[in-house]
Amino acid sequence: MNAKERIELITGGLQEVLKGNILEEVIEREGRSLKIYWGTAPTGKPHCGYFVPMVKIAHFLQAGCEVKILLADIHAFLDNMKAPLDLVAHRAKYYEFIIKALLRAIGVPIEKLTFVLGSSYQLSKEYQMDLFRMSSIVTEHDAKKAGAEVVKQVSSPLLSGLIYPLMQALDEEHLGVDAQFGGVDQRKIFTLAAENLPSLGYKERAHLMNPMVPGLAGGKMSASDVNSKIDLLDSAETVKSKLKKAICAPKEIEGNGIISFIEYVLFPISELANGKGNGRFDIQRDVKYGGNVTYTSIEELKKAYSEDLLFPADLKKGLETALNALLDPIRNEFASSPDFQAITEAAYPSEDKTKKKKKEKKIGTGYVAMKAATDEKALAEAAVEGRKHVEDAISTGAEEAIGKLKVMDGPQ
Ligand SMILES: N[C@@H](Cc1ccc(O)cc1)C(=O)O
Repeated sequence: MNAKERIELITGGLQEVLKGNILEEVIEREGRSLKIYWGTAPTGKPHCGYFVPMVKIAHFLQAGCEVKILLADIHAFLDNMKAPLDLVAHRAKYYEFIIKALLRAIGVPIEKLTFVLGSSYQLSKEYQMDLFRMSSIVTEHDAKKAGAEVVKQVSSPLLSGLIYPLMQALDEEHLGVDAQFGGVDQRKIFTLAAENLPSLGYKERAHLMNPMVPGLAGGKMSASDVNSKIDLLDSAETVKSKLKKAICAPKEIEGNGIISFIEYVLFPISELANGKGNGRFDIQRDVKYGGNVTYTSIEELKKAYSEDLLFPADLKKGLETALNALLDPIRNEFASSPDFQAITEAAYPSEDKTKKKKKEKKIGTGYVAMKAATDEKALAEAAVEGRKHVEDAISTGAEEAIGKLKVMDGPQ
């Protein structure tokens, strides 16, 4: 691969690149490998949306970059304590396990990749002094603005949310990289870094931004909306039921999470395996709907979909098969590794228990409302409400709730 091809591979499919000349400087003129990092704050469990940055990381490695993945444990805490301090070390370990499994699942050699734990260098005297220096040149207003799309916005914002973007900016210097990679939601933090590192006597870095890929419900993938994301360890049955609920309007391409997932995850992964331009996506289909079909480009698939030659149900079925094939090796790694299982329990203890309790409480409320209903209409409304919770509960495996299903169904 010559320098031009390397740069093309590194920047392919990105939404935006700032200071792209740094790539040329390093790869063409200096003739060394580009050092780049991607940071992730170990909060909730990573979902299928994580395949999106992984595909780019695969490209960076193919292009000969030195890639670091920052497990930003302190950031996970600073962002409204999404990860409590006593759990954050376990969560960082869990992220390392699952990210490695994910990369193996898409056939990326992970030997050339380094994982760095944020707290392993961010507590040093030098880093802390830099943080104080930075806090004396960035205004409160600018720090707040920088974090607006990344740090959770709450009614009484904590000071920690202002420290977060400053530290992300400093990470570029302290990780010794040429570039930072992230979603375009990181843009304001990236520009804060670009504007302020030079004032501290440090180099401005290049910034590489991936587009935001809509979740399966059409919106931004969010850890809080169960149906907008599929967990990397979800069973085949859960995948099926989540896909069933995903919005997929016939003929509509714009904001269609199913098509985006195929575009940004499945085609690129298929290309990783078969070579650029050789991606493919198979759909098994009843003969009466046209029989099995293979698309060799996303444009071809989109065209068929918009012309109603490919129906939502068949598209979903194709995604289900492809996704399960992708998740199978991750599920197998989990099933065969006691260490992986132990770290999951340590990182997310009793998560299921708390969830179950909440669901059961909601069902209880629905049931009480039904009993209290005095007319037909109120009864019907309460039943619908209660039933929704039961459905939710079944998908999360709340045993007791399932037992109550009969009670809920009774009065209807
Ligand atoms: N801001 C990133 C996490 C991150 C933290 C620190 C960094 O240096 C880089 C990235 C996110 O939204 O997940």
